[in-house]
Amino acid sequence: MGQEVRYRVRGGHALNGTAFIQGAKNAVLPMIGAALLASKGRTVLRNVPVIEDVRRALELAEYVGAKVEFHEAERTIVIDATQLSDPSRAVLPAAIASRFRGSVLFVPALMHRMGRARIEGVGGCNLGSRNLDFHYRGFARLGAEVTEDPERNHINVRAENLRGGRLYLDTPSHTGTENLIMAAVLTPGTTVIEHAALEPEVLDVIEFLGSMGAKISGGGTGLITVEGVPELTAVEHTVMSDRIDAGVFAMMTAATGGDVSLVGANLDHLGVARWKLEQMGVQFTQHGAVLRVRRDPSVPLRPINAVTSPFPGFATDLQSPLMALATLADGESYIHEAIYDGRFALADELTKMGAKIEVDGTRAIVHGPTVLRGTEVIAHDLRSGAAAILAGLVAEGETIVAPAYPVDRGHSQFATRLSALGADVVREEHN
Ligand SMILES: CC(=O)N[C@H]1[C@@H](OP(=O)(O)OP(=O)(O)OC[C@H]2O[C@@H](n3ccc(=O)[nH]c3=O)[C@H](O)[C@@H]2O)O[C@H](CO)[C@@H](O)[C@@H]1O
Ligand SMILES: C=C(OP(=O)(O)O)C(=O)O
Repeated sequence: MGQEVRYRVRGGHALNGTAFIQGAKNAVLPMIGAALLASKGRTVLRNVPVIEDVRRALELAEYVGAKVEFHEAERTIVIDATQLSDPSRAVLPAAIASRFRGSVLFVPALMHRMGRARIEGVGGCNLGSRNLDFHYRGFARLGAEVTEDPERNHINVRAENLRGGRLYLDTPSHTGTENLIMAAVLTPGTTVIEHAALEPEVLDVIEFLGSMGAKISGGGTGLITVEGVPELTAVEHTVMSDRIDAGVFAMMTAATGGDVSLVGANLDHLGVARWKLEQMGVQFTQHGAVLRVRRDPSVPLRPINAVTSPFPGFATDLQSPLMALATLADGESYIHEAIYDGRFALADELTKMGAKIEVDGTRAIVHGPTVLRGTEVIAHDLRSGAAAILAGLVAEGETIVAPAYPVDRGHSQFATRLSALGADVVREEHN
């Protein structure tokens, strides 16, 4: 048996103090893909989260021919994509690409810089069906030839005579919007994208591409227009802060009845999650770029109803932590997961800890309040792992959350940041 890396949590400590919110995973990944579009200069990205998905993205960037440096202490990436022209490297190999969802965001750069892309696998959290048809259909409407190799389970994209076109998304896919924008920025002519995503990360990516020389208008309206330009130049950009990391820390603070200042967090980026947490009894005060989160431990948390939906709706990536928090609330909470058809794996893990949760398809009823008991639980995906750690913070005794990798994909130095707030959390190797 090899060694397993896991999180060990001893409950019973309220979180107090200052937490530094990391740069946004879901903004930096498309930006690494976008940096590969630049045929001149070196890109500098600052406020980069030190997470496994970023390491995988940089491995992939190197694989396709870019030179990359990750200065982790400085949270800065430098990317030189000037030499990206060898079509034999226009591949997203399964060994790297199937370890993170953001790998799909490399396709536009391979299309434009090498004229083709072979997708051998795309990963990400296992949350039920996660299709990519909007991406492929959009590339095809721009003139790319998209074919499937069913034997090997590969997708091949040939992009020789691209031209602007009218594109749409059936639902406002986050990476789908980013991918269609990135495909359009170097495509001659005008491209219009209807039903585009409104997530703050998408707007940050648009700002980044705009500073590289792309011509994009309508970000944040749902109707995006892109005028193709012949080339893009590398620039320096500071990645926005991670609203999901902020939401997780806010819910952990709420669970423990603490008082934490989240440096860099923006209340507006929480969307509906802000109002739901306030209804549960969480207090927020925005002081410039610092968000203070408090919950009076003498007042029980109130139960809540929440339906996940694209921004500014309740973020699906905060649904698992909400479920964990709802186990502590005084009454029945109702959660409808409307984005993914398989994002309730946490319910079984919380049940092991003593929670009472009824799951019916994509709907769950959480019967609170429960006194959670520490035990060994599985991190099925990134946010269910984070949510299990949240449960461990208030559980009696010790909670083991394993494996650590899904959590490490998206939360930087989690144990260190939680320990600085008074929690007893360690990330450890175990035989
Ligand atoms: C790297 C990244 O940014 N990941 C985020 C991104 O994932 P991602 O961009 O993959 O999520 P999407 O918004 O695309 O997916 C939402 C839903 O649309 C469906 N769909 C999507 C594309 C498509 O071509 N066809 C299709 O049917 C998916 O199966 C899913 O049910 O947004 C999600 C929803 O906010 C978040 O949970 C992820 O953290
Ligand atoms: C689902 C998530 O990520 P990904 O799309 O990268 O799997 C997430 O961040 O919770």
